[in-house]
Amino acid sequence: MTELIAEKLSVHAGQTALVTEADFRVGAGEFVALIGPNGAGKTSLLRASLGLEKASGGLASIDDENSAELAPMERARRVAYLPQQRPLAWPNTVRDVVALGRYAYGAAPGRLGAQDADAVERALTKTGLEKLAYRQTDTLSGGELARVHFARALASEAGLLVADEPVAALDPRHQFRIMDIIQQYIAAGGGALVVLHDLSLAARYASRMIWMKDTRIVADGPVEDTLTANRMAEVFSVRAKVEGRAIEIEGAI
Ligand SMILES: Nc1ncnc2c1ncn2[C@@H]1O[C@H](COP(=O)(O)OP(=O)(O)OP(=O)(O)O)[C@@H](O)[C@H]1O
Repeated sequence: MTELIAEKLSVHAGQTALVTEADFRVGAGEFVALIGPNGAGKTSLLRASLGLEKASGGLASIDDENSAELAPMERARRVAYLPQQRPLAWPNTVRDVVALGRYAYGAAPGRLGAQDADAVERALTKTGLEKLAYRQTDTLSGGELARVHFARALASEAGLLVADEPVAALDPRHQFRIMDIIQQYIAAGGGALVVLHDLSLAARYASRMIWMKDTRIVADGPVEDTLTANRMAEVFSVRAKVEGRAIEIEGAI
């Protein structure tokens, strides 16, 4: 069971605040959607909470250990992080890219132990990539490549998944598929913190929503409590009808 905690976490770039005194906690059994407009500070918050970006104040921890002090492999065993920018150093087969997810266990593509190979196969199957396993990644469509990156994160079989816009490039069917996989991952004992720009998808799947605006977390709670027309106006500056978990955006304010 992995728990990610941020306490009064702040991030600055020079004099500019990117995140201001953020508090949150995400653990097993939770599907937490991190939402907010472009530039609100979501990516900066994720990176600082994982110790990948320097905090200017506060504390971030993974299972009671300071995130910034965890060795990269140790961090990778606890948390699977799927960044928004996903550079590939060079084209490779789909299977070998997914196998990079086993880095946390010291495995390298072409040198996988039995457990590593099983985890890679499971990730390929769950994401429907079996038929593409031996394709070169530079021949894939944008959506296919996005699924490969997601499979790579899944292959690590870490306790917590932190994903920055994992469904952004995907068609509706694959968006639902990825969200279903995250849900299964949580049902199997994991936890997830996921940045989503599709608010309907977030409202439908998340157990909790963390709302961010202008560097700050302005609400954090169950979807039923935090998703309101007023909050949509306050955070996203849109007029919206909200009924339960259904959202209809009517226009910009
Ligand atoms: N090194 C930096 N120097 C100056 N400004 C930065 C730096 N890094 C990020 N920013 C700014 O900080 C703000 C927050 O960026 P961040 O990527 O965390 O936002 P976000 O909520 O993830 O946005 P998006 O939804 O567009 O991905 C943005 O306005 C961005 O331009």
